[in-house]
Amino acid sequence: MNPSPKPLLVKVCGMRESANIEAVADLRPDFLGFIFHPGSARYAGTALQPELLRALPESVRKIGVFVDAGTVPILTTLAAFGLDGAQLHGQETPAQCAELRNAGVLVIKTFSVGDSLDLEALRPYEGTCDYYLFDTKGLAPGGNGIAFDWKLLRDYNFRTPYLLAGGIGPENIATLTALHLPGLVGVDLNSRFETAPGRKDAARLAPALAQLRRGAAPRPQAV
Ligand SMILES: O=C(O)c1ccccc1NCC(=O)[C@H](O)[C@H](O)COP(=O)(O)O
Repeated sequence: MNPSPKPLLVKVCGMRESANIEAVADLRPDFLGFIFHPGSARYAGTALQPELLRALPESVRKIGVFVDAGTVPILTTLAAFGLDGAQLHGQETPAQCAELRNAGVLVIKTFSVGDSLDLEALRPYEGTCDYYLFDTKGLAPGGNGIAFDWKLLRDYNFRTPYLLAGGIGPENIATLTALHLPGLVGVDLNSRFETAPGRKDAARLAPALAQLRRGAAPRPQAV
């Protein structure tokens, strides 16, 4: 008998407007991401209302996205906005990931991928993060809207599960799930679902979430 399809976790990133946050939270993504990198067009630090975030369903884990920020400012921001986790989108070390995790923070460490991927560079991070996130290397630290060659993860064999990011949209989700990448547990959706930077189109997100929750069709069995 074929194994059942594997549902994927969904993170919707780059949220900042109250009504839009509520509309997207109603779709019950697994994670909502808020950018705390001042250089981003999706910077959320001045717009977010902590009381609104605290009222969101508990099943929607709220993640602050940081680029090379110190541990103390990260912890202060998470506490101020009632966030559950930190996505580290710069050159953060395994020691910093471990420090945050030991403080009870859900840690997602991003690795930017260009034309090649040195999987050995991940080894020092093993055991220090809840998830890795592989995103496309581009001009900006994130939100570039471009996909990398996901087949670079074909030989992934570390224990830490990972999310895929970078230019994922309605047109390439089926291709992604059909790859059956080892270690893949979720995807991160951002600019391909926007009507403006930081504003998501809930009507376009809804079918994508349903498709990702249905998961990859089982790999055909050899006969
Ligand atoms: O989205 C941003 O503006 C951003 C800026 C600085 C650091 C991280 C940023 N985004 C983090 C994400 O997790 C994005 O969802 C990820 O880069 C994929 O974005 P996209 O290629 O637009 O789908």
